[in-house]
This record gives sequence, structure tokens and C-alpha cells, in this order.
Amino acid sequence: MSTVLKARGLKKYYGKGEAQVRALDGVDLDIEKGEFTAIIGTSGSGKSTLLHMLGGLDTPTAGKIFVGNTELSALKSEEAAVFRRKQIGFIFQNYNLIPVLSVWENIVFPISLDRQKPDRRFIMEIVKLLGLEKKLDSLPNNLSGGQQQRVAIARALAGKPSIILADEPTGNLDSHTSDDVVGLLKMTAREFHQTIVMITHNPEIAQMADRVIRIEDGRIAAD
Ligand SMILES: Nc1ncnc2c1ncn2[C@@H]1O[C@H](COP(=O)(O)OP(=O)(O)OP(=O)(O)O)[C@@H](O)[C@H]1O
Repeated sequence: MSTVLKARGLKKYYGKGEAQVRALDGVDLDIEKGEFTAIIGTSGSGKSTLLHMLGGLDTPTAGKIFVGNTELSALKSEEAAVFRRKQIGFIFQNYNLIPVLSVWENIVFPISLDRQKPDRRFIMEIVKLLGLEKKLDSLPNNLSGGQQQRVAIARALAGKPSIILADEPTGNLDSHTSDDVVGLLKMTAREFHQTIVMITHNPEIAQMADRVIRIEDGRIAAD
């Protein structure tokens, strides 16, 4: 197994003095290729902060993050954005689809930002696995929550990133749809050898993971 994502001495402090919040307070973490990791913990424990740091969406107060052999935390913001779009797919609770673009356009949008050609054959494979082939011309608002999240999964996978980071992706879905969506995510990621790190409040969803990490007060409390 090889490590695809590594954090060392990761800290994120917000504010100063009395009002300072230590959202992350020294996290060391190694994520292996192909692993499906769930991150659990109470509200405010630092889960989203950790995920955002791991994906380079925000910069740490201290510590380092490596994606493969690249130190993400050392890249300048424009470099980091390009690197991120190639290596990391994000899935959020609120889907974050663009309402005026069709399903297909949403799926290929991050690829078009880098002026690359989408691999249509590969994306159609994902679309079929996710059961979206009849929805490609629809607008996101005409889809159910579960369908919208499947579009967000297809978008995250479309650029063939090595890592998928998902922040409470089933938070707006009923339990049956949640199981389906995570099952599909797990299946597609396995098919394409991708690594998943997913925040969840749902114990059933956490049970579907290979590894469960509990965050408490900005630190890893159990692994
Ligand atoms: N931009 C910010 N400015 C100040 N404090 C912040 C900021 N973002 C997060 N925090 C604080 O950092 C701590 C960790 O927040 P974080 O969102 O990482 O928790 P979480 O475990 O993801 O919570 P939830 O499960 O409710 O989403 C909280 O105390 C939060 O209030």
C-alpha cells in the first residue's frame, strides 16, 4: 500500500487571545491508496476544518500536507487550485451544482476550467454506474436530492482524481437514499482505484468505511 495523503503536525487556529478557537490542534494522519476512511465526531470538533486543509481549500496555521509526493501546503494559491482540480474531487452536503448548467455541463465543468478535454467514454461509464444517463440534459433543480448528489459524485470523479473528499455528502438525504449514494460512491471509487475521505454523522454510513477516525477537540481521539 502507498500513502496518498499525509498530514503532519496540522493545526488551524481561528482568532486571537481569549476568543481563539483551536479548530485543529496537532493532527498526524496517513491515508493509504484505495482506502475508504470515515471521519466522525461531534459538531464543532474540527472535521470540516480537517477536510478543507487536506484538500487545500484553506491554509493551516502550522503543519504540512502531502498529496502523493507534493507538499500541498507549500503551493501558491493559483498552483494549488490547478493541482487540486487534477488530484482531488470534492463532494459537499449541498451538492454545489450550478443551477443554470445541465447535468452534463455540471459534470464536466471543473475539467473545462483547466481547458482540458473531458474523457467522454470514461465519464459515460460513471454516468451509467450512477444511473444518470437519462438526466444528462436536465437542470439540477429538476432532480431529486439523491439524483443531485449522484451528479456531484460524477463531477468529483470525472477528472479522475486520486482522492475524493466528501463533507457530510448524505446530510440532506433520507437514510435509504444515503445508503444508495454511499454504496455507489464506494463502488465507483473502487472501480477507478480512488481514495475516499468522508465526514459523516451517520453511524450506518461510517460502518461502510474501511477505517473510522474520530475527531475530538481538533485532535484524533480514535483511529
Ligand atoms: N472561519 C471560521 N472562523 C472562526 N471559527 C471557525 C471558522 N470555521 C470553523 N470555526 C470553528 O472551528 C471549530 C471547528 O469547526 P468545524 O466546522 O471544523 O467543525 P465540524 O466538526 O465540522 O462541525 P459540524 O459537524 O457541525 O460541521 C468550531 O468551533 C468552529 O466554530
